[in-house]
Amino acid sequence: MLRTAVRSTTLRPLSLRLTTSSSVLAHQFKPARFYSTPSSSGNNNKNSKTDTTNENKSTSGKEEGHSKHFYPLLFLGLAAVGATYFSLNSTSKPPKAAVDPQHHSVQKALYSPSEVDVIFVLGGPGSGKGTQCAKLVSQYGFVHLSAGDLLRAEQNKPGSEVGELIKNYIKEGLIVPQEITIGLLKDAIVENFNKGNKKFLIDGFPRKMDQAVSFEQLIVQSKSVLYFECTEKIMLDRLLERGKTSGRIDDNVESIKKRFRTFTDTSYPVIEKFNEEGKVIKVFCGDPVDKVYSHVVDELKKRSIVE
Ligand SMILES: Nc1ncnc2c1ncn2[C@@H]1O[C@H](COP(=O)(O)OP(=O)(O)O)[C@@H](O)[C@H]1O
Ligand SMILES: O=c1ccn([C@@H]2O[C@H](COP(=O)(O)OP(=O)(O)O)[C@@H](O)[C@H]2O)c(=O)[nH]1
Repeated sequence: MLRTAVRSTTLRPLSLRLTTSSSVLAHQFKPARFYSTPSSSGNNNKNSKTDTTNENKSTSGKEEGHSKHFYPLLFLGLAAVGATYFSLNSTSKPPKAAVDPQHHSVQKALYSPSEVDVIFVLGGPGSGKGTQCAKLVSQYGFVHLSAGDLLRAEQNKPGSEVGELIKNYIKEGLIVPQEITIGLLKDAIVENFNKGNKKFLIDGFPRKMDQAVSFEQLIVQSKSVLYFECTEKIMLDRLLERGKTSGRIDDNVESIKKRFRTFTDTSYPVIEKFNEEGKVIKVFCGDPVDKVYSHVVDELKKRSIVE
């Protein structure tokens, strides 16, 4: 049964797939946030302390200090030039901002909503997000980016430094740290945008408030949120059935229970936030696939998102 766009704050849960490689992992996120690398500032402070001492000792000490600094400074200079060159060549549309969720308050989004249409497709596990996205792609030419699919592709990439981490999060039904997922999404959006694609269905993301805030500040503001409202019973039955052939490590009762809990506790508040912004289009998931789809299309037409 179709529910119309929901503007009240009374949304209640009846009980949240990407396909490109992610160069961004290598140069933007990994070192700072996932691994505790020793802080370089600590070393710099140590060096400057030593140098101050030398400076106080004698002029020759000062000169010695300068020559000691020459090679490190030269190295840093070359590194900066190299990084700038790499960054300018990594996308054909120069990004307006780097993806750095830690500093997003001072950064501009990569795209404006007039350049790129993003519809988030949300709902509990097994609510039919992927199924409905596939239909919208074939009829309306959206690009479908499934955060879960992108994470699984990264997980299976030989030599991925975050593959094992992703696997553990997925098995436990937990939300993979946003830096990884947003990095994968950014790569996929930029790649598609550069091929002329401007309409995106982002499936299964954002599932946590930090992801929602970072994505909209750093990549682009979403246009709408398609939310598939579902009961846990319907979702459980579907996931167990899907689990017979999906090969997914999380389509089993134990992981499913954890995923339900994560949805209710962590992901649902994100849908409520978008609801308060008047962006949510709620569609009941429990009808047959084609009926659900016709409700989706009706609602998208009403909002002139499709024709
Ligand atoms: N409306 C529906 N009625 C019955 N089964 C469905 C319906 N929508 C999806 N399914 C099936 O339920 C399972 C979960 O759907 P899927 O689209 O993979 O969900 P999600 O992407 O939300 O996890 C799949 O096996 C799919 O074929
Ligand atoms: O933004 C995301 C999307 C997915 N996932 C992980 O990927 C799993 C599977 O998500 P997917 O959307 O593929 O499947 P669903 O649970 O909706 O069936 C989730 O349980 C999470 O562990 C995540 O961490 N962040």
